[in-house]
Amino acid sequence: MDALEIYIDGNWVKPDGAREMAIINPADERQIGRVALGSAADVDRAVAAARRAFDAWSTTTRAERLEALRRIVDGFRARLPELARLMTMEMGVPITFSTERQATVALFHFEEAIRVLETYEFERAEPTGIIRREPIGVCGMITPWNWPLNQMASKIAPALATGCTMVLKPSEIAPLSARALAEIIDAAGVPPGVFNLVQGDGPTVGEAIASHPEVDMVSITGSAGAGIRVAKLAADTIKRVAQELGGKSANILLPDADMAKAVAAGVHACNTNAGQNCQSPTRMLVPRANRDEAIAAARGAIDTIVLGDPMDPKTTMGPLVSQSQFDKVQALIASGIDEGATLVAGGPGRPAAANAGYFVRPTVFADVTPDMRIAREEIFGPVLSMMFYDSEGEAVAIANDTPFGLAGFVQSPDPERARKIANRIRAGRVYYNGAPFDRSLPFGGYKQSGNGREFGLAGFEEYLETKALVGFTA
Ligand SMILES: NC(=O)c1ccc[n+]([C@@H]2O[C@H](COP(=O)([O-])OP(=O)(O)OC[C@H]3O[C@@H](n4cnc5c(N)ncnc54)[C@H](O)[C@@H]3O)[C@@H](O)[C@H]2O)c1
Repeated sequence: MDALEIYIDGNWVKPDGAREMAIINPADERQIGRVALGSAADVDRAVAAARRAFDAWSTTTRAERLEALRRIVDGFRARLPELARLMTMEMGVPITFSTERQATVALFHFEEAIRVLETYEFERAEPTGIIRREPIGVCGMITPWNWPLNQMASKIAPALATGCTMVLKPSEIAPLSARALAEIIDAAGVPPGVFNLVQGDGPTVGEAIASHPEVDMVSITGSAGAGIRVAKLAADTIKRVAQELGGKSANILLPDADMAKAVAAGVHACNTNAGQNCQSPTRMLVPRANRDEAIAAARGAIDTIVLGDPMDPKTTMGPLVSQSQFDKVQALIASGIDEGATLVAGGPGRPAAANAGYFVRPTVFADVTPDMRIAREEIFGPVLSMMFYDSEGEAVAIANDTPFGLAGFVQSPDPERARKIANRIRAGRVYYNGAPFDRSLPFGGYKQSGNGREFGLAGFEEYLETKALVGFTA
C-alpha cells in the first residue's frame, strides 16, 4: 500500500531525493504504507511536462477530449469499490459512505464535465467581434484529505475538458486514492504531460507549485491558512487563483419547521464523514421557544449514530483522520465546556468502545453564544453548536456573524418565507429543507471561504480565459 512514485510526463518515476512518510490507518493507528514526498525539483519536472503538452492538448478537438473523459469514466467505474476502500483506509470514512457518496460524487464530476463539454460554445459572435474562451494553460491543483477523490476530480475533470494541462498535489495524508486516480487517467490514454501527479507536503511541493512561474493558475482546496499562503505566493507571477476554503455554516430552523425532524436531520448532516466537511451545518439556529424540544431531538439523533470500524458497512461514523485533528477537536470540545455551553451529548475523550484510533464522541452543545470559540472556529469534527434566537432578523444576523461564507441551510414548510431568509444569508450555497448535495450547481464561498466556483458549468468556466477577437466575424 505504498505511494512511492510520482507520475510525470506519462511515466511513474521516483521523486527526487524523497523523504518518506508513514500512511496511517486512522481506525487503528497502524501504518499501512509509505508515501514518498516530492521536492521542488519534481515540481519543475512536472510543470515542464505540462507546459510541453499544452500546445497539443489545448488544440485537441472536442471529440478527442470527450473520448478521453469517457475512458476515464469507464476506468473509474470499474475500480469504484477499490477507490472507496482506499479512501476508507487512508482517512477513515465509513465504507458505505465512501462507496455511495465520496467515490460516486467524484465520478460524477467527470460525467458532468462530459455533459458540459458536449454542448459548450467556446466562441460567441457579437456585433463588433467574437468572444472566444480558451484554456488557461498549466494548472496547479492542491487538494485536502477529507473528500479526497471528489476534490481532485472537481478540478481535474473540467481542466481536462477545457484543454488545460495540470500538476496535482494531493494531501500527503491521503495519497493512495490519488495514486489510483492517476493510474486510471494513465490507462485512459491521456497523452503524456497533460496530467502529472507530485505527492508531497504543502510547504515543499504545494509552495513550489503556487510560486512556479510556468504555472498559469493554481486551485487549492484546504484551510484558510494554506489558501492565503498559496495566494500570496501566486501573486508574484499574477496567477489566476481559485480557493475553496473553510466554513462555519448556519442551519436556520424557522418557527414553522417540523422541529423534531429538522433537528434530527441537522444533527446527522453535521456528523457525516465524522464532521469533516467544509460546508457542514455546524451552527444550528433554533427558535428559543423550541429549545427543550430541540435538545431532546438532538440527543435522540446522536443515539442512532453507529460508531465503529469504518470497513463495517453498518458503521455510520468512523474516526477522525489524524492525531492532530483529534487533538484539535478535543481542545475545542473542552473550550465549549469552559466557556459555559450546555453539553447535550458526547463530550471529551474517546467513545467507551474505542481503545485505539482517532475516534471522538459525536458532541452537541446548546446555549452556545456567538462569542464562543465553538461558534466561531471551524472544528472539522462531529461537534454541533445549537444557538437560540428570538426573531428571524436575529437568526440572519447570527448566521452572517462569521468570517466564513461557504453554505447555509434553511428549514421551513413555507418556500417563500425560507427564500427570503436564503437571500439574506451571505454564502455561496443555501440548501432548502434537506435538499441533497448538488454536484452541478456552483459550489464555492463568499468572504473567507474562498474565491471562485467549482462543479458543473461554473467549474468548467474557471479553467477558461476570455479573448476578444475585435473586428472578426463568425
Ligand atoms: N471549500 C471547499 O470546497 C472545501 C472542501 C473540503 C475541505 N475544505 C477545507 O480544507 C480544510 C481541511 O483540509 P486539510 O486539513 O487537508 O487542509 P490543509 O490546508 O492542511 O491542506 C490542504 C492542502 O493544502 C496543502 N498545503 C498546506 N499548506 C500549504 C502551503 N503552505 N502551501 C501550499 N499548499 C499547502 C496540503 O498539503 C494539502 O494538500 C478545512 O479547512 C476545510 O474546510 C474546503
